Amino acid sequence: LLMRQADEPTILKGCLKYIQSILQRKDINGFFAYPVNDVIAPGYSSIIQHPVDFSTMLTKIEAEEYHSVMDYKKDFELMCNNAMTYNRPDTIYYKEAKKLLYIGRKQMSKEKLMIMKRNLG
Ligand SMILES: CC(=O)c1cc(-c2ccccc2)c2ncccn12
Repeated sequence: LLMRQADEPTILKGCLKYIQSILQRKDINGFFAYPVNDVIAPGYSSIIQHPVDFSTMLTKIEAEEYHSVMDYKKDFELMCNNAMTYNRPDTIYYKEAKKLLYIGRKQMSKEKLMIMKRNLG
């Protein structure tokens, strides 16, 4: 029985789920776990044109809508920037978004992606 080599989409899916599991563990309050609604955040849907959250990103990972880590990173940065647009700098949401953005940029740095590629290679 020939060992079935995982194909590209499966490998990328594995990488993105691994990256998201690390980033989501940093969101200890779960502020980024689900879509922000207008009840908890008045006027959110009219201020933020392209809302995104971890649950939406996981759905897109499973549906193979991301074709690279950079694709995924764009949604991750959008999620953090949305929070830094809607919330004032003195709020916990703004501060958590800033911290998460920094962690994500390190996690998806060129170096880290090289190491991940090498370990998969
Ligand atoms: C991410 C974000 O902007 C956010 C998450 C939340 C949030 C709060 C509690 C539980 C889950 C998400 C929130 N509440 C008010 C204003 C903004 N937010």
